[in-house]
Amino acid sequence: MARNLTRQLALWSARVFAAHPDRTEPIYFALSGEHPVYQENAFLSSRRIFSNANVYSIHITTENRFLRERIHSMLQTHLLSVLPGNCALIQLVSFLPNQNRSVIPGFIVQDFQRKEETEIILKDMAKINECLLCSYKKSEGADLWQQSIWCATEGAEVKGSAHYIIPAAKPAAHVSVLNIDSVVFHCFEDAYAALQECKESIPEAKEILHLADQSPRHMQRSNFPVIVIEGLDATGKTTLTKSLQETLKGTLLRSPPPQLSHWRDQFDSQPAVIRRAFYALGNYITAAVIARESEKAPVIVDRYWPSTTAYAIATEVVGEKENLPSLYSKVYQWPTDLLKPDLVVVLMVSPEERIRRLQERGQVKTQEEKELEENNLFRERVDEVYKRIEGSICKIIDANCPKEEVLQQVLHLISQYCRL
Ligand SMILES: Nc1ncnc2c1ncn2[C@@H]1O[C@H](COP(=O)(O)OP(=O)(O)OP(=O)(O)O)[C@@H](O)[C@H]1O
Ligand SMILES: Nc1ccn([C@H]2C[C@H](O)[C@@H](COP(=O)(O)O)O2)c(=O)n1
Repeated sequence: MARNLTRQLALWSARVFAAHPDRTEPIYFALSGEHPVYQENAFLSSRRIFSNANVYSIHITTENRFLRERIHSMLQTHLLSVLPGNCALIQLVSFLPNQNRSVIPGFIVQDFQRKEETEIILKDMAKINECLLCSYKKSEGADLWQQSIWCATEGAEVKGSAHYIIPAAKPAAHVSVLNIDSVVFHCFEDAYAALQECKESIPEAKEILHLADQSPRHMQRSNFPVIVIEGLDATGKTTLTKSLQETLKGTLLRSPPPQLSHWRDQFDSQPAVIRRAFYALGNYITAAVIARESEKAPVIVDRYWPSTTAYAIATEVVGEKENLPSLYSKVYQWPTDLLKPDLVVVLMVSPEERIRRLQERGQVKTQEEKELEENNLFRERVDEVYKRIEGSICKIIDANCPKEEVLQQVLHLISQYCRL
């Protein structure tokens, strides 16, 4: 086990850490075995984190993605309620630069009163939640170094090797991108496996897995075209899909499908990996119905895989749309095992028009709509992901015009790309 611990801590020292002191640009630092030589001013902001307090970091190292997110959100609320007064919590992630799925979430804990009980509390939390606990000290030369004081895999207090802390460069790929393939699923099996990880904690997951098991797989569309309508809330999808259904005498479907709709609120409140797996399996179940219905008439679908991908990526990635995975990243590629439509129409309207329509509709804003309204950056990321979805299958429509004009634009696209 000691060898395993050595390997683990060696891997640990290869990581870069990103501390988000106040949700602004993260401060990046790394570990070094050698005596660091760096310019004082290059590291001033990080020293702000590590000075005038006893500083710890707690890292959630459990492999189970569902548990990891649950522990993270539990620690977020619990630590501040149990830690002695005058402690601060800073979001912290450690990762191997540009390596997918290497992100380990955690926190920096600053104890400005330097209470002994803080370390006791943190060790208890680390024991219960499979965490790695580290402390930070200054050496005589005022250098900073990290010491691991509790290691989950050992289940004991360990004095792992100490590492100096040195400034680290901002990584090429934004750290929030490294987790993307745990929230965007490119095959049925991955989405299915994600829900299996939580079925003991969320009984409804078993019912969804059962429905997915019953649903025929690898279906292709049949005699009639399949048109998917996409876009942010209040861009006019419902209005357009109903008009298309009448005009084309088609079948109107929605994803997630009716048999999953009553579980949406519950899964919308779950950690990202579970929430997105729910919608991903909904797309696979819908695909079987699309294939069957396309034997008889044109099929119009209100939201499908593009929604699941756009909202998952836009939620996972923070900041400017420049932080999104690069233009030709595989994350934008259509899953090879999911029925592909003939055409995806993405409705885009100006922020002002969207809010006007939301207010006109007088509908209670969902949490995400509130976020969209407050967070232009989030909305811009959703729209940008729609534009990056692989190949020419997605067509962007300026939907700021009246309903009838939008309908005519889309009918023209259908005449170009679909054989009716
Ligand atoms: N082209 C348009 N011009 C003006 N108003 C429109 C247009 N299309 C839809 N609307 C109005 O905007 C509001 C939102 O339309 P709709 O419900 O079709 O959007 P949506 O994209 O389906 O929204 P959500 O995804 O939230 O269900 C409705 O009040 C609708 O009447
Ligand atoms: N196939 C789908 C359909 C919907 N979603 C998610 C994306 C948003 O979080 C939300 C919006 O849906 P609406 O309430 O407008 O029907 O649902 C998804 O991820 N995949």
